[in-house]
Amino acid sequence: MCDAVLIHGTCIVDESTLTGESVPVTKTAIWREGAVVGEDIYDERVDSGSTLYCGTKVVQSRKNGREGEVLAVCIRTGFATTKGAVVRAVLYPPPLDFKFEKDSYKFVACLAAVASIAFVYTVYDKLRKHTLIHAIFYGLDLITIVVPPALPAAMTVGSMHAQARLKRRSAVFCLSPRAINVAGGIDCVCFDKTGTLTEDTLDLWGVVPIENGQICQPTRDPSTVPCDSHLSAALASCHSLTIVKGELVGDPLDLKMFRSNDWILEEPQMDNESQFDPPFTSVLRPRRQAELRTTVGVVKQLPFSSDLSRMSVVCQNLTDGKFTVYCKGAPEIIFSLCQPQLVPRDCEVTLQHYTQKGYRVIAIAYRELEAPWFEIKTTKREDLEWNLNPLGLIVFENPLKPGCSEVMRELHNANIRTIMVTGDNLQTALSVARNCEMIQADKSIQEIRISSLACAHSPLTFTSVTGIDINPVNFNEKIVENLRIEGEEKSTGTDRMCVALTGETWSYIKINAPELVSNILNQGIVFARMSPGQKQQLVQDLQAQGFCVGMVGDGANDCGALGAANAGISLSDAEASAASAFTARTRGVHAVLAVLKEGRAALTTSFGLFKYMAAYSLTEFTSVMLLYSQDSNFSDLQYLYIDLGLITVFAYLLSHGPPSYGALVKNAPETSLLSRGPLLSLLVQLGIMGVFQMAAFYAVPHSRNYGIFVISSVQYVLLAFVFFHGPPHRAPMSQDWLFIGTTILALLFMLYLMFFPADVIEKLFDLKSPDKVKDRLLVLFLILANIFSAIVIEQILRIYATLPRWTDWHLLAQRFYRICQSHR
Ligand SMILES: Nc1ncnc2c1ncn2[C@@H]1O[C@H](COP(=O)(O)OP(=O)(O)OP(=O)(O)O)[C@@H](O)[C@H]1O
Repeated sequence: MCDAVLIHGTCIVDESTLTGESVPVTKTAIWREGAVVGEDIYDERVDSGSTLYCGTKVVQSRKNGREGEVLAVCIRTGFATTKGAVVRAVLYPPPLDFKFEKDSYKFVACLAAVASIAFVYTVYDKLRKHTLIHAIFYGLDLITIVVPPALPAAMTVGSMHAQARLKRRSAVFCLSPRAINVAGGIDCVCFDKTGTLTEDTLDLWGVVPIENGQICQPTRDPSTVPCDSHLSAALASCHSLTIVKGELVGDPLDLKMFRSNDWILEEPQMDNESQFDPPFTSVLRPRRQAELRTTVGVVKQLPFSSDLSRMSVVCQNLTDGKFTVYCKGAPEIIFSLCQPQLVPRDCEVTLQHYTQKGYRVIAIAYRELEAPWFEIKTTKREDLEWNLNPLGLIVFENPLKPGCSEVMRELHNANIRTIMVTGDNLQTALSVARNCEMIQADKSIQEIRISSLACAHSPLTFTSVTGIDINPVNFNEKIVENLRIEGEEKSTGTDRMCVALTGETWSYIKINAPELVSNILNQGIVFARMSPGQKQQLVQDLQAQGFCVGMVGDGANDCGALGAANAGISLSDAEASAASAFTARTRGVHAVLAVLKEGRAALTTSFGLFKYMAAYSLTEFTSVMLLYSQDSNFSDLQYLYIDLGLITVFAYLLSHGPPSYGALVKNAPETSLLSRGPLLSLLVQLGIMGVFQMAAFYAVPHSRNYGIFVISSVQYVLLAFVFFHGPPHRAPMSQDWLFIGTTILALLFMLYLMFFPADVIEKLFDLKSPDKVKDRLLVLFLILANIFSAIVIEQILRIYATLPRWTDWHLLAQRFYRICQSHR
């Protein structure tokens, strides 16, 4: 069980369990002199194309010529491997910094404090009539009443129900039920682009050749490009495709590119590899026999890396023996590696022409190498991939997944921010963001650029992007001022101006203009050309800004971000997705809505449930203290009926309700237990229950146990009723027949116990009913008054909780003042 670096030979590895990529990848030898022996040889990020990861499957291995056996050196074992990190993430998930949980601990600590005081008081009080041991037992009884031991179990049941529903209804698997509650508080969702918002499959639209520094007319059919041209050879060879069981497999983008070109790929057989000298990993020739003289052999592969955004191959022309390096990748990167005088001046305009339409554009370039084979073999990557000649642009169509727009609309209507974090080009990302309605039609986009990245402290440029027209606005104080003003508060996503930038600009701003970081985090909508590490960092920055972040990705280059998010939703079922709390089998973006709805419902349930458990324990505490004051107590069966027959049943019923499956609403559920709404509701209900218990206690002085038992039994049902939260986040009570039926049954049973209990039942419960019917009617009147006041006051409190607080009024006034100022 280890990660290993390949030193000799080539391997074809199925990494789907780790990365989610269904196509096997080619791993090539690290190819450097002194590899693994010296320091500074192996770079984890750059050399992923030479690393064999633990848990992945080697489909095929091949030795290269006379190099010797295929050889790899172990670099990490056990938990230190990449798979080990995934297992660690599952076994020891990062602590969920969730307000609700923190508040619940504080609340339990308060209950424990109350229990300790009650314990001391009870022991002291009971010592007057009982032995020390008995007095301590009475005191311990109180502790178990005030700090409900079933609280953790009750809280877990709600999340378990939500977890089961997510799997059954939406095919979303959840590894950590606690994360469901956290998902209920999400106010910002980051989306990866390729494979998440857009389909995994691509279609080749065409090729735009570049010749002598000039952009030529696009060719829709690349097979018409002359076979003896570098462009044709590049399209045929610059990929990491391989043949597994007679089938060509590899990156879908590479497959489309290769197939469009009508060349044939051959790989050396184990028994004839001596023919391939220098050792070719594959040989490519045009399908048309007449063109056989253009056959090329691939001698070295520099695999694709997300961090570098490019890949290369070194080929040898079998006719003239010349070596050529072909390099393809993100256009900005490839053009930066080309000879500047050969890069067409209008290439940016052409690039924008395609990217603004949402096409995925890759640039391709070449350089003829003069060096002999043994030198090329040990040449470093950066010494091969420079001084290139641009060959052209390859344009791919990458359609949106169905349903993206509806998801975006629903998220915006619910005031949830949406952000795109992608490794792709900024213009393509902007176009996709517009097409899927992540950027609403009425929003203005400011693209932030740096005039010259080469010189530190060069000014930022803000470019207004309106529709498909680019209207450059030079460094503009007003826009910066705008950013500052808008960025003062946490953005709700409804602000009119948003910001788009690349990973490079983002890194620059973080170092050179940190005062803008918080504003950009609040206004940013598209973060393009982001490396996997930058994606993860962005999620963490947003969290530091106060957002509860959801991340939706397809696993491959999003693993870090998925793991860092408060709720990571992986649209791939690879093992790496174990780092994210949720995994959607269907691979559709709709999973995000399912998770949010279930999360909001689970959070509401947890609130109701927590309030219920806290309220029942304090209500029972009041009853027991009142009875203790008369040196009395509930009978064993009375305790059993209250604890098992009422509280356990109603706690379960409160936990099992499904979400309201309608559209997400604007107001997210409360995430703080100790905030005004929940705390007030709990305290007021406790007050009401206490007052009516005391009234019953004094109303029937000769049957106090009867009065307290009957009224408190109704109160446990009543508390479940008032703390049942239905719409907007959960299905209404009217749809929960089990809850309604059990409530009616419990109340009817209580009426029966009050008025017509059979002798045997009365004896079993040790119930001493008042002789006079008048007394029983008085208790019934108190019960009805209790029910009425509890329900009415709870409704009033719920309305009150939705009103703006004085601090909100203060913010509104501030905003009004600003508007007045700007109109002067
Ligand atoms: N097979 C490939 N060969 C060469 N370049 C590639 C290849 N695949 C992608 N690229 C380039 O590298 C860039 C970064 O790729 P990466 O996989 O990190 O992100 P992405 O797939 O574009 O977007 P997302 O982050 O939304 O999944 C791409 O935008 C593209 O320009």
